[in-house]
Amino acid sequence: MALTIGIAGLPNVGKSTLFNALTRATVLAANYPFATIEPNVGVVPLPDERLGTLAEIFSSEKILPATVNFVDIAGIVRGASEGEGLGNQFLANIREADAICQVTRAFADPDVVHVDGKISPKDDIETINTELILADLQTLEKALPRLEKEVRGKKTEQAVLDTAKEAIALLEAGTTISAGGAGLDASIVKQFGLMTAKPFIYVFNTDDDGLADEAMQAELRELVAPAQAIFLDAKFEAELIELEPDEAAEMLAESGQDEAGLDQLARVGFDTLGLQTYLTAGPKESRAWTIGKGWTAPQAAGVIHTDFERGFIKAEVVSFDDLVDAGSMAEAKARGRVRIEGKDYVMADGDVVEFRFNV
Ligand SMILES: Nc1ncnc2c1ncn2[C@@H]1O[C@H](COP(=O)(O)OP(=O)(O)OP(=O)(O)O)[C@@H](O)[C@H]1O
Ligand SMILES: [Mg+2]
Repeated sequence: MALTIGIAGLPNVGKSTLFNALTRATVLAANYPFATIEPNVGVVPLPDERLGTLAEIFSSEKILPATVNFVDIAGIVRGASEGEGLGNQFLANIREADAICQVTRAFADPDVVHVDGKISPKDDIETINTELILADLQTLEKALPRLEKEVRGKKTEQAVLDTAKEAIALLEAGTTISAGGAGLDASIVKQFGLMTAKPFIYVFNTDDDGLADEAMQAELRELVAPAQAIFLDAKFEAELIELEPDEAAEMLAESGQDEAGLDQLARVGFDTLGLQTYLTAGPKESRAWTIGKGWTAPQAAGVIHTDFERGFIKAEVVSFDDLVDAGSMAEAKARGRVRIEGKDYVMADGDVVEFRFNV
């Protein structure tokens, strides 16, 4: 499961700075395949302290974290949906993303040009969301005549057409589908490939003053809720990743933050998309695997290999905490903490698993 987050926003707001910080962090931790897929796609490890603990218990040679792909998307300007700036080029990139990380400028530096000449996160979000909404409206309006014809010919259900019309009404009222479309049938909406139907994460790229300004943060959080908001200084994050881990932790603490913005972003991205991880461990590697919340053991096994899902027999499962308490797999077994689970078992975050299967 490759989770892809598209980084979108106005030009010159710090998208590439954030992306570079994200990807260079990758290169430093480049012990997994295909670290760079394309120049503008970066694979970023999801920080997970549990893996280090597992690697100690199992004397693993390698640690393989779960990953998130980030795509740096060209800046979007007002009128983009009508061809301004780089026009609709951004659409193709955003369509492929599972979630949109909207980077908004909240830093003051007068030496950095703002395309609209003033710093106003609220206006910028409105500009970007308006362009995404207009692009979605174009998509739906283009599809409408075809849908109407298909419904007449009984090739498509009436509900699909109705949902398209309801989505158009929402968008025309200036609402994104992810913010206002809870009443729509998600499985139908999915077929339309709408950008505003994707989950949004808002990153406010700010400076020291902004990081300390709780009132401003509260206001912006409220503005984008229920979407999540992250406040970070992309320039500072880019500097942090140049440092040794302990130096970086010290710098971070000095700046009054308890988690690097990049780590927050990977974590919130996972959460927003309803994902979780389970763990496998042995002398070769300790590894985290990405699955959806509510997935069953065979589905989870399928992430390692499709044969594991088809030939699934059972799973030996111990929770990470029980394993750490016991100190070893043998002791966890002796204490009866290692469970044998069947096909219907629903995975929990942090399960340490060994699958038994037929091939
Ligand atoms: N938090 C920050 N504080 C001050 N300056 C910043 C901050 N973040 C980024 N910058 C500066 O803003 C400028 C624009 O950054 P960047 O190139 O990352 O923007 P971008 O959004 O990728 O732009 P484009 O859409 O044109 O590609 C750079 O000079 C960068 O150093
Ligand atoms: Mg850029």
